[in-house]
Amino acid sequence: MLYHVRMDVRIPHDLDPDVRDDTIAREKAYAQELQRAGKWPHLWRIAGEYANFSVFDVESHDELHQLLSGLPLFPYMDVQVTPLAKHPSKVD
Ligand SMILES: O=C(O)CC1=CCC(=O)O1
Repeated sequence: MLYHVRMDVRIPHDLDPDVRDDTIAREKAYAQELQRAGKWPHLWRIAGEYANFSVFDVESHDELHQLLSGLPLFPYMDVQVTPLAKHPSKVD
C-alpha cells in the first residue's frame, strides 16, 4: 500500500542544540534504514520549507503508523497522510 506523507518539522527554538543535533542525526539514520528496506521510496525536500513530501510503501495503516511514530523527529512534526489508490488512466 502506498501513502503520500507530508512532514512539517517544527523544532522548538529553545530546544537544547545538542538534543536537536542528536535527534536530527538519529532521524537521518532511521530514514536511510527505511529507504534501504524499500519502505520509504521517495523523500523530497519541499523547496523553501523545513518540510518534506514522502511516499511510503507498507503493508497496512498500522505499519505506517508504527514507522511514522518511530521517527525521532515525530514529537516535533506535523504529519499529513494521504492513502494512494491506482489511477484508471495510469499506463502500467
Ligand atoms: O528534514 C526533514 O524533512 C525531516 C526528515 C525526514 C527524514 C529525515 O532525515 O529528515
